[in-house]
Amino acid sequence: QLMRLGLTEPQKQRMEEWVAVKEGIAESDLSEDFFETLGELGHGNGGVVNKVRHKQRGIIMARKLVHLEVKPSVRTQILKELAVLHKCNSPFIVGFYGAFVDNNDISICMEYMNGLSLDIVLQRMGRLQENFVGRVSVAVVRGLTYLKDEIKILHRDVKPSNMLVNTAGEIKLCDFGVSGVLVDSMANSFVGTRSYMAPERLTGSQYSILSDIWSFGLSLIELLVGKYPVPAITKKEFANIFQVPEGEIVLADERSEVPTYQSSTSPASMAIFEMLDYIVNGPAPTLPRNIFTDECVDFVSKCLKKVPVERANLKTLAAHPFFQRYTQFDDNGEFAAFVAKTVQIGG
Ligand SMILES: O=c1[nH]ccc2cc(OC[C@@H]3CCNC3)c(Cl)cc12
Repeated sequence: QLMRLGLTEPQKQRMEEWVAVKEGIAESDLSEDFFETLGELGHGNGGVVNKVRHKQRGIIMARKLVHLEVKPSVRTQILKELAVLHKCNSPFIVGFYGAFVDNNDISICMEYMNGLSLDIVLQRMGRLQENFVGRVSVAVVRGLTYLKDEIKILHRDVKPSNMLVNTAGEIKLCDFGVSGVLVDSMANSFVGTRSYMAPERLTGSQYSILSDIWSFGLSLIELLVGKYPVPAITKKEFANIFQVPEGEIVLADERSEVPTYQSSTSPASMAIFEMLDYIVNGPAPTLPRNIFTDECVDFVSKCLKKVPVERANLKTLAAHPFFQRYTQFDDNGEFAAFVAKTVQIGG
């Protein structure tokens, strides 16, 4: 069933094209020796993602390989839960061809997005201008809304590397926690020195859509500034990044002090502990008022309220002036051209 509500003509067109391609691929088409690996797209989130070509069909796909040492019964359960992805038909969710197990590897075959993920775009471009982040915001809020209302799941891992783009100007979410068993069996595979987890999630209390909204807010600052915003980005850093005099930087909340730590632990683990402690006990990250529009600063600050109930939800974000500004026109030609430039730079 294709949700035709609220889709533009181009989006309907793309959806029909996708369904036609997908109908050409049976589960039996998906197995190890049907693929030719063309290269690595990225790794992280517990697996490597390769660009592959389906030999018979000639279709280019992104294939995520997750290595899992689990009992066969657990693997079967994971495949059963991943089958829910066949129901995900949204312009804001990356397409899914199917999944299969090969020895101790689970393969998740997805739509190839030739602009790759936004963490890679940031590596290439430094940061994104506000109007492009506005378009990303519309896609992410609509993608999260689709997952919550149609698939009844939370994303659980919103961050720039799980936001994919292509030269058609599309922006889609990937790597959401569709399989509870897969999420649990990868639970201790957290690798990395930065967290997009909300304070309430770090302190082990109730996880909700509001936790995804926090991760979304943190991602927006990172996309706009080009820097992970924990610990707080200082006036001096903002002045340097945006090439304006320090005196011109007005932080939304003139924070009195930035906590310093006297700790004997090694720099690496101190960095991780300090970061998590800062998210839970430090001030919420904010944008400087005069570098970005007031609506943008306000939109982000509503996503980053430390107390979940004070945080915006999907409905209030979709009604916000910043969001509304980017739903007026649907011409994503400008964003498509931007993505094409990043692909050219990336080589
Ligand atoms: O084209 C893609 N389709 C589906 C998933 C996907 C995932 C990707 O990368 C994910 C990793 C995770 C951490 N950074 C990049 C890329 Cl770079 C392309 C695709």
